[in-house]
Amino acid sequence: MSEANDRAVETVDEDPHEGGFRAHAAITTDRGGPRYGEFSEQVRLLMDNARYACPDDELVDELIESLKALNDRLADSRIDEWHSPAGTRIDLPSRGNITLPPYVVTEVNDNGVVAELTFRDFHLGGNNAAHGGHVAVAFDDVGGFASAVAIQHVSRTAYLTVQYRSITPLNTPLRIHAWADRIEGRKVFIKGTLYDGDRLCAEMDALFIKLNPGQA
Ligand SMILES: CCCCCCCC/C=C\CCCCCCCC(=O)SCCNC(=O)CCNC(=O)[C@H](O)C(C)(C)COP(=O)(O)OP(=O)(O)OC[C@H]1O[C@@H](n2cnc3c(N)ncnc32)[C@H](O)[C@@H]1OP(=O)(O)O
Repeated sequence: MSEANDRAVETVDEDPHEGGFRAHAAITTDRGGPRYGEFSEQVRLLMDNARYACPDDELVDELIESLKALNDRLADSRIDEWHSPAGTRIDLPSRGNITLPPYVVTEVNDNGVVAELTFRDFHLGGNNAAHGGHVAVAFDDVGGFASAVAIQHVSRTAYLTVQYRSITPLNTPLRIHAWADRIEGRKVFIKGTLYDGDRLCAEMDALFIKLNPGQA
């Protein structure tokens, strides 16, 4: 962890907090203000550009100074995970969490969660295809979402298997679908698919476990 990142992480504890997760995910639309989505998009663009950039020495020197200044300013506004906009802003792609591939939920119902998801330049695996790990990240999040919808509670991933059926393209709106196949006690068996149009890119088979009160 960098020096800057060691700073300004304070725990805000006015909320009852049981275990590692809270019983209910926070849902907000105002944290970070009306332009937080634009801010997130700029961060994503930074990651996209960094992935493909080949800066010369002079530009690297300049970028390091700019990024240091930027990181110092950002570090001053850090807060604990439960109160940050990232992960709770349901009005933004992937709830404002820039570490996830951006997705926009289009359906939440008895058939699970459907979203339009786009892997960006940042998610490059090789030869213009998405990295398999990022595909798994997408399934984990949308799968966790589907589990939360099915049991109305927080769960953790016990296992998650991905079958990579065909290349997952970058910068292409894809359809991701996750649903509860069956529930046995605390066990929520989640299945999922990722399509580029009619073409199946990947499938998920996962188990999420409903957390007990106080469980991390
Ligand atoms: C309309 C707008 C609404 C907006 C709302 C927005 C809501 C959005 C909501 C949410 C979205 C967020 C989504 C995020 C998702 C991300 C989730 C993650 O990535 S989690 C991090 C990765 N996972 C870990 O780090 C877990 C590490 N492992 C553990 O902590 C434990 O092993 C755990 C909790 C998984 C299970 O431990 P135990 O002690 O609680 O339970 P035991 O007794 O071991 O297992 C319970 C049952 O499950 C089986 N089980 C457990 N693990 C298994 C495994 N790996 N394979 C097969 N069976 C397993 C066991 O055999 C047992 O089965 P038997 O009840 O006996 O039948």
